[in-house]
Amino acid sequence: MSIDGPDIVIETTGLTRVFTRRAGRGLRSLRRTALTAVDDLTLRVDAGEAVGYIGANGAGKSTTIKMLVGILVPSAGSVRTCGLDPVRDRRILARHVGVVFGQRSQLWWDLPVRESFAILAAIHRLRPSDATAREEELVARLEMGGYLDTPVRQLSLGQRMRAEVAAALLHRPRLVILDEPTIGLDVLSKQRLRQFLLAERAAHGTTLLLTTHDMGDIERLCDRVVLVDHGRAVHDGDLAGLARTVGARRELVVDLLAPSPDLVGIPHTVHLMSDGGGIRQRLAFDADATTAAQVLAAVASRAEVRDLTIEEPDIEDVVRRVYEASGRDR
Ligand SMILES: Nc1ncnc2c1ncn2[C@@H]1O[C@H](COP(=O)(O)OP(=O)(O)OP(=O)(O)O)[C@@H](O)[C@H]1O
Repeated sequence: MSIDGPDIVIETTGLTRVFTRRAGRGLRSLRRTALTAVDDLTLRVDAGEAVGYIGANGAGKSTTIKMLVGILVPSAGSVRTCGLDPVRDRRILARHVGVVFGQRSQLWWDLPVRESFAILAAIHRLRPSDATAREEELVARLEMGGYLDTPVRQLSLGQRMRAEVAAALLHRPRLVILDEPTIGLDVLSKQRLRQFLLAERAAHGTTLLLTTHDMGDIERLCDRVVLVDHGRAVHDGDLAGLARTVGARRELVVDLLAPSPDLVGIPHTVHLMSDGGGIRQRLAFDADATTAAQVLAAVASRAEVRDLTIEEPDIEDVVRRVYEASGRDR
């Protein structure tokens, strides 16, 4: 916060991007159709915020991110990132922003991790002493010491993702944009990455913008969620508010000691499936109306429970319910 008020890291007004595509088949077709991937988006993110930017596939998330960092030119509206015009000032902006695209690497595949870091430090023109100190900090916090000399192509997905995040953060950007950072990671790697991002935010006040399909990422990392649908922001607030809009639904999976009849009729639950003659059963419950403990007590009164897991609402499910609630199901 400055004396002029909060420091604004992202500010878009009426941001719009239209793609035109050849409509007919064949090279000589001149007919074109327009698709509005981002539609009149007005968004403001202040320094230090952590925002989940979510939506179904094709909702316009990547297109927004590309406009925020200057890879794509808006069709209409305005965008400023870290106070800069991303297209005009793209090179200066690169000093302030770190981007991780889960599916695309910014590391050199055949080089050891350490050398990729050295190249990036040179690209960002970091002072050698700064670069070394920062690299050491990141290597320690992300526990990468064991594979710094390994070529990137030999890393496991979890190791590579940590290296990607370190590469994006080497120059201490004010804004970090993460596109599906935990996709495909095992539980432990996800946990590590989330802990690191939390610590980084606490230590440096870094602003985070995160797209993810993983509700756990949002719950643990973000204090605000923006949901986009057909390029428009349809929810901007906290996760609890989003879940309330659609009715939070959690799932309880129980493994029973013996095959049992379907666990139907438990208040505020819906029986979803039974496996192995009823050994494993899945129930959805309305988290606003009951608790996992109450559901479990009702289950335990009918059958002996050997093991259980509680699954958080899947983001796709929440997103789908928002569309249904607003009558705009695709
Ligand atoms: N270069 C392009 N040319 C034409 N259409 C495009 C282009 N890039 C994206 N689109 C279209 O714009 C819409 C939004 O795409 P975008 O990639 O931004 O969505 P997304 O929310 O990031 O989806 P996902 O989660 O699948 O990555 C989609 O219908 C997509 O097909």
